[in-house]
Amino acid sequence: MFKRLLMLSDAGSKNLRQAIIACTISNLTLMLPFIILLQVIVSLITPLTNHLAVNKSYLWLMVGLGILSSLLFLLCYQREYKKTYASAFGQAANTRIEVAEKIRKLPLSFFNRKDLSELTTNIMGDCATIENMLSHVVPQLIGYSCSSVITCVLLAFYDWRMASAIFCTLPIAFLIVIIGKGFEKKLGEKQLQSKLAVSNEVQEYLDGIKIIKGFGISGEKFKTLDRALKNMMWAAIKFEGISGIFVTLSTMVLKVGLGVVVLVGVKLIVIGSLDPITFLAFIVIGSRIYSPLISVLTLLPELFYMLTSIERMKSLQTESTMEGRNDVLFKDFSINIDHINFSYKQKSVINDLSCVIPSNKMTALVGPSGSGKSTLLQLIARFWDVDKGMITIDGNDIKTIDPETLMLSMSFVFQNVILFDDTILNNIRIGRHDASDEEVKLAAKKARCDELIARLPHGWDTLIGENGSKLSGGERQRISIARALLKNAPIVLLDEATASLDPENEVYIQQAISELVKDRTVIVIAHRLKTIITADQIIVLDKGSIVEQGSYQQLIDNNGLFTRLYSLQKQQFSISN
Ligand SMILES: Nc1ncnc2c1ncn2[C@@H]1O[C@H](COP(=O)(O)OP(=O)(O)OP(=O)(O)O)[C@@H](O)[C@H]1O
Repeated sequence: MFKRLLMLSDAGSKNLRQAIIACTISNLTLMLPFIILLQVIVSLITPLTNHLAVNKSYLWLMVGLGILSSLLFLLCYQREYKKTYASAFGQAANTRIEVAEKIRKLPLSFFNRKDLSELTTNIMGDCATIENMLSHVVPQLIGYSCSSVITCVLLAFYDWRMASAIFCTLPIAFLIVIIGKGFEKKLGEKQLQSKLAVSNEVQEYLDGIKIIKGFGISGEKFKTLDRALKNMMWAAIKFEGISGIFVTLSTMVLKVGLGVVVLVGVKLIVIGSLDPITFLAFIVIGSRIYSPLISVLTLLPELFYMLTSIERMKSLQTESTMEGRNDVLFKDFSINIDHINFSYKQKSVINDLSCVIPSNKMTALVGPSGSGKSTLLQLIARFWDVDKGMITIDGNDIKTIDPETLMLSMSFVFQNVILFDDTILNNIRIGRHDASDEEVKLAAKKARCDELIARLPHGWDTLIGENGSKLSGGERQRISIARALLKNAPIVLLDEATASLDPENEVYIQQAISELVKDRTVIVIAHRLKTIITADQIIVLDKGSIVEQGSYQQLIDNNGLFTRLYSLQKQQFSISN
């Protein structure tokens, strides 16, 4: 049951079971000193009433048993501690790895549906919650409940009337906790939303700090952040405050049981149905037995709150992933796009599009902004799956190929280059992890990065800052091309970014691209139309459909959309030059 409910692995559920048993035993051993104390009191009081001498050897035996019981408790507690934390941290590590694996296989449509900061906050928060739940809540909760039930049964054998008195308030205390559950769920959800709002605001504030400063709106933006932080504070106060009321109320009700024990005990003594020693025993054990029960009442609301994290994790686990064969070997890299349709949520972006991208040739995608060029490139790379139709490479439907296997045959050069805060050498090595330093340097040279490296203070070993903040746009592009050259994949998908570059960088990048596209199947999104004059085929897109297709000369002769776009660009550049 635990395994399914808490999403545990085999080892995790075994460890948890052992932790619960250890916790129950260590809790029961905590009762032993009280039982021994009771025996000591009995052995001291009985001689007084019977006018006999105190049995000293019996007293020493009790002292010895007292020490033994403390040692037994230490031993059990140490085992409980070991098993509890082994189960919690081991399982939490597994959960994190499973989540990372799952995220790796999720399609982009999943990330499009979810807010990224919600995703990171939830995932990181949920993993930490599950860790906390397995280390500080579940074993204790179940262990305390089991030991309380065992003690209750033992006490009932001893005297069922007094045992009933001890536990008579327990159902009401539980009822209060259950009533509180509904409030806590609502307030917990609000608290989570306020946390997400803060993380969104902080991220937006930091990401947009240049714009915020540039337009002098830091005061205004800070007010929004301040408001979100205050909301989060109030949500936390409300949540803790209301939960506290229910927990305190249920604890108070439970403790009323001790008063009931006294009342019932006195009544039974008066009618001669109970001896004072048993009465004393119930008072001593009664005061002890409430502490694990109070822990159960305090931990239950925490468990209810934490189960929502498990629910979220479960829904992440049930998201469908992109799977496929990983034994495909392409002999030919021609790409056939056959009547495909694609939409983001409800927005249709590609409509009944068909074309053939020949192997070892350059195909350029051209079209107005928003016509679907980037989307088409991403569909070919299986970042998304088409809604209708089929894309095949060498006759294999890419929907049946594992995305990571497919990526082995493709290099992708994005406009928006992602770099890591590492050395230049390691940033280029991302193209192929097992590449030697010489291979990385050769790729960098072909991508015209050598001039850039010569200028850097520590050459290849220069750290380039977070997301390459110490490099210019053109330099980042060249590093990205070097990665693709190092990967040496037969298909190159290129989102050209020369539009915003200075002439010097543009020349370097054009040289780097010429190296990259040699003898490969290339699909390039061209923003500067003059760079694709030599392309083998130009596909002109408009509103997600092909409106023209052919060589540069054929399209110019056609005098259609391409010619219009080309003359517009010519005018623009003659004005800006
Ligand atoms: N992740 C997304 N979620 C929802 N809609 C999107 C997403 N990406 C793109 N779109 C929409 O799909 C349409 C096509 O976008 P796409 O980026 O493919 O066009 P494009 O031709 O590459 O444009 P540009 O030349 O400006 O880069 C646009 O209307 C865009 O708003």
